[in-house]
Amino acid sequence: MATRRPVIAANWKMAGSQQLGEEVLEKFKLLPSSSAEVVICPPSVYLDSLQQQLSKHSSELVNHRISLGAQNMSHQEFGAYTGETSGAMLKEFGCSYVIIGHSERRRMYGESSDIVADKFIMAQKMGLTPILCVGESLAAREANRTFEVLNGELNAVLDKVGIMAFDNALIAYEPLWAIGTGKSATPEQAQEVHAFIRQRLTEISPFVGEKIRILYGGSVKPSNAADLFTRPDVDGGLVGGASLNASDFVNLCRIASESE
Ligand SMILES: O=C[C@H](O)COP(=O)(O)O
Repeated sequence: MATRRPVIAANWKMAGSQQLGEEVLEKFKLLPSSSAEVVICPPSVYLDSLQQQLSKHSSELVNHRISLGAQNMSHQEFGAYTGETSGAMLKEFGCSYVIIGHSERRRMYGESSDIVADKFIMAQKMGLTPILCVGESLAAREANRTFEVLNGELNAVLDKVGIMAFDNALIAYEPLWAIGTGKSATPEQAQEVHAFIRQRLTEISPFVGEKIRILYGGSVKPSNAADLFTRPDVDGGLVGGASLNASDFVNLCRIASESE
C-alpha cells in the first residue's frame, strides 16, 4: 500500500483573526516537529498577515510543513466580477491550496457541480492544489443514497478534468450532517466512504487512486481524531470549529503525525 503523508487543513470559515494566526504559529513552535502537512485556510483578508507571520517565524518552524490555502476562488481568470478573488491573487498572497466545492458554498451560494469543476480547473491552471469537498446530506444517507451522491459529485469533476488532474488534488469527504454539529461520522462510516471514493478512482487509474489523499471533515476534534486518522483510507482531516482553538488544532496535527 502507498504511504500517504497525512494532511490537516484548517478551514476557519468566516471566523478567526490575525491574532489567531499568531497563536497557532506560537503553538507550533512548542511542538518539536510534525510530519503531517498542515494547511491553514483563513478568510482571504487574513492571507497577507498570515503569510508575513509564517515568514517571520520560519526559522522556528523548520520542522513543520505549514502552507496557506484559501476557502474559495473564482472560476473566472480575471475581470469584472465584483467581490470575487482570482486564483492568481491567491497565489500572489502565498496560497498553495484552495478549498473547492465546500457544502456551505454549494448550498448557500448555489455553486453547481459544474461551477465546482470549473473552479477545480482554474485552481490547477493557476498553480493551486484544489481540495475538492464532497459529501451527502442526512436525507441522502437515510435514503441509502450516500454513494450515489458522492458518485455524482465526483463524476461532475472527473468528466470535465479527467482522472490525471486528481494526481494534484486532495479530496475531503464531509458528510453534511457532521459539519458543525458536534456529531462526527464514526470511524467505520468514514472509512467505508473513503474506501468507496478511493476504489472509484482506482478503477480508472490505480496510480491516482492509491496516491490521492482523502481527508475527513465534520466535527473532528482531539478526542475523536486518533480513531479517524488511523483508518487505512483516512489521510487526515479538514477541520472547521476545532481549528479556531490554537491548542486543539496543533494537537490534531500532532495526532495526525503520530497516525502516519
Ligand atoms: O471545512 C470544514 C468542515 O466543514 C468541518 O467543520 P467542523 O469541523 O466545524 O464540523
